[in-house]
Amino acid sequence: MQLTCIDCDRLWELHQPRIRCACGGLLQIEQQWKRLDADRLKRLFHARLAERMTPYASGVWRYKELIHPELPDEAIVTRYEGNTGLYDAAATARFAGVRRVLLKAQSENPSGSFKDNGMTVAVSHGHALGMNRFACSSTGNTSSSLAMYAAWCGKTSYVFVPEEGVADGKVLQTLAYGGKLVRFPGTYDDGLRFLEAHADEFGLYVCNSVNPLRIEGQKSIVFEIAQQLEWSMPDWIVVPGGALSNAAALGKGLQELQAIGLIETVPRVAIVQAEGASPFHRMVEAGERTLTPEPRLSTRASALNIGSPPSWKKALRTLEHTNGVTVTVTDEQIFAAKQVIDRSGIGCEPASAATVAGLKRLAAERIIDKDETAVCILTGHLLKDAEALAGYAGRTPEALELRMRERMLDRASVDRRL
Ligand SMILES: Cc1ncc(COP(=O)(O)O)c(C=O)c1O
Ligand SMILES: N[C@@H](CCOP(=O)(O)O)C(=O)O
Repeated sequence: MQLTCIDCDRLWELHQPRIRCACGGLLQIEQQWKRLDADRLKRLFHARLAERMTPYASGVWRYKELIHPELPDEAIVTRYEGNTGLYDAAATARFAGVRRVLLKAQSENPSGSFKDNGMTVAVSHGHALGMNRFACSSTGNTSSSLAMYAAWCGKTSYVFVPEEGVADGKVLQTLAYGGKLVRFPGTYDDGLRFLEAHADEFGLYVCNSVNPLRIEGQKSIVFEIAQQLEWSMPDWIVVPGGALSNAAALGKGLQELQAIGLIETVPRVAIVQAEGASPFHRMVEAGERTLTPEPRLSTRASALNIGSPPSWKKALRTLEHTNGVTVTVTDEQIFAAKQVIDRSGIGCEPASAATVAGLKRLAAERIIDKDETAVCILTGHLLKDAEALAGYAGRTPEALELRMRERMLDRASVDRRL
């Protein structure tokens, strides 16, 4: 395994903490697949489904050979992340206007978001390198995930979280795990810029998705989808786009699954951005190949308030490799989709619902055919953003109808309302 610069192809050793190449380009892990046998791997991954209380019981480390084969098992910091449900969601399919929708609930991860798939690998790697101080910039999920894993292996986490526009629950969760919180006026982008400039001075190991180990871990989401579908892929996979780590990991994972021979066909990827934070979509739509950051961000899907997505070049490769598309959705469309997902019994935070809103729009525009099957990745748990719930749950007609106007909980007053 080596690190390669995605801009100039320079190689770097993996045995030192490094985020970017000397030229400023992002790095990615190069794996050597030559000796891997697809059928043997399928049998191995299947057998590991029976593991209990070993690192291989994790839905990430089950695929260790494809993620970080060189890491000693003793260095693995795991909460048995992954192992999340893939649900056939009929009501959501009806809402979106396509034949079949499967919801991949990364919200079922131990800290409640897809970040755990990547964070277990980044923290394990940093731990193996002997790092003691871990850091990230975050809109709340990355910080919760990092604080959880750092606590679990007895290390310290320093998390940089914008003063405004971050769900309170995520900040409280981060603090509860013992994360050292730095609040600052600005955005995720400002926090990340600060860390990239100063992490070395402070001896901090950066666990944002600019760290290529995060991307290696997040590949496991598509590995797990493929295994759950018995190595036969859907027509589409739909992801929300913020920093674009998921889009990057999805593309890399799919490319590797195909190269090894674990899957034959690659699904198309749709990246959905919120209208108020859509620099990547605007670039793609304009047919440009340089991203212009968006300084003013305004979506109530607060996890997506990212104006300068670091992984945009990797996400562009994903689009190219999968014949993918981008689309934007309004906050109204996001919340309409969220209500359907919540009512279906799965639930998610607003950023995740952007997938189903985007799917509906793409189906309406006939970019996605009504007879096609889509997997939507639900990135975060319903309870992550209670403010968003308060925004609509108390105002539904049923809630008004059932409110006890007489303030009497007796048989007769309840009877009149049911
Ligand atoms: C819940 C949730 N969904 C989606 C995203 C966007 O994912 P990505 O940054 O990988 O594009 C984030 C954070 O970035 C998030 O926290
Ligand atoms: N939504 C994310 C922001 C992107 O973080 P990164 O981990 O991809 O760098 C968050 O929860 O912080």
